[in-house]
Amino acid sequence: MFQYMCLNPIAGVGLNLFSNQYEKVDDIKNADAALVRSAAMHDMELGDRLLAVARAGAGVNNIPLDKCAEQGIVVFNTPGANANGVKELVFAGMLYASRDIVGGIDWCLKNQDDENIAKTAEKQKKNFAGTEIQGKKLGVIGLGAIGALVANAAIELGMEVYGYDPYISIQAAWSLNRSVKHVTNVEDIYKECDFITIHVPLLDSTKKMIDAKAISLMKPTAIVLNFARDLLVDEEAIVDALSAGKLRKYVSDFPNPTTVGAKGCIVTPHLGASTEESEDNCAIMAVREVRDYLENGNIVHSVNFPANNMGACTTAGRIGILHKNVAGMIAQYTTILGAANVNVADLSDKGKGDYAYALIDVDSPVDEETIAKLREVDGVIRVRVIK
Ligand SMILES: NC(=O)c1ccc[n+]([C@@H]2O[C@H](COP(=O)([O-])OP(=O)(O)OC[C@H]3O[C@@H](n4cnc5c(N)ncnc54)[C@H](O)[C@@H]3O)[C@@H](O)[C@H]2O)c1
Ligand SMILES: O=C(O)CC[C@@H](O)C(=O)O
Repeated sequence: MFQYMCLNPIAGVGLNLFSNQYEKVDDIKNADAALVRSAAMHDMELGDRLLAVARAGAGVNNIPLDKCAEQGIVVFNTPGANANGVKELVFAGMLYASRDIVGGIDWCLKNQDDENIAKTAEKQKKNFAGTEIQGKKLGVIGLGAIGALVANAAIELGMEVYGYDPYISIQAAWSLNRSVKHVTNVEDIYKECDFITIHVPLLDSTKKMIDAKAISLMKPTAIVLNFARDLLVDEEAIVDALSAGKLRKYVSDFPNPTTVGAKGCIVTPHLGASTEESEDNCAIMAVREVRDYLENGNIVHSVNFPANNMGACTTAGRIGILHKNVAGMIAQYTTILGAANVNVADLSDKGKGDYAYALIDVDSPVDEETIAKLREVDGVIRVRVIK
């Protein structure tokens, strides 16, 4: 029997995929797996039982990845599962910033008792007029799941699209419309573009990536869109530029005291992934990842351990070993198993950064004493007997 808990509401269509071998619990200390959306986990005590955290979404800045890795907790996310939801809201943001749609709607509401509203509106509408997005230059910073969808859809809408991503995946590169112009110096986007949208993860290296200098390079008519994370942008500098007339609009999906109500800021309450479809997609993917890891030991879409997938075990047993990515580990495991007269039927060991994961299928059951010896190997983080 496995136990899981949800740190945020997770769509039922995903949770229904847990079989009757799973029970929902309320305390993370009793859980084998935790499902999370945006809950802050950095200061949470995770407990010894926890084996997996699945982020039903893309960004994992709310999860202590290294601390989890050191405790042998595999963190998963659901790449691409909410990308279309975010893409659609980015275009809503572009349109909201291009004309004063919010101001226009407010005006109508304020004048709802005016019997001549239709006539008055014709006089007032110039106050809410703006520009079109067709023919404008859009700079996309980060061409992953969301950025690539935004870039391609913008081409379809007749925009001239510039894309910047020094680490682009092969899959994303293949998916990009050939009309997207490849930019190698992000400053070209700041200088040239009418709309600038950022879709990178929040990391130490990307924090305040759009800083005061970047903002100073932008056209005074530029519109900046941030549906990734607020800390990616120096928002104090944005607000200063907006009030000085050096920038046209800032659209953000992350409300905070700096931007909400500030001149030129259009802020939504972290709505990017809040669609039925995105929530369902994320929940389904997260539950599948958790089940595959708990039941088969397979890792797919982890952000702190490498992928390692041997399918379902067809031999007498399977052991999973999370370990440091250092030399000589496999030789020690096979020596210990050999000394216990256990034949290794199949073995796969993968490394990523500081951490590695070995899956070992064996032809006979492994006794507790042998498992204890594997646990004692220097560099081993966690040993699981999966079957
Ligand atoms: N508003 C929302 O509700 C919402 C929903 C989903 C994702 N997000 C945010 O959007 C981010 C992107 O999501 P995604 O699904 O596209 O992720 P992704 O991992 O598919 O894409 C991120 C891309 O950023 C690129 N990148 C990394 N560092 C870069 C840098 N310094 N310069 C340029 N490119 C860089 C990567 O190479 C990758 O292609 C997430 O990390 C999350 O923070 C927000
Ligand atoms: O869960 C959400 O609603 C937000 C998700 C989003 O920020 C993400 O990074 O995937």
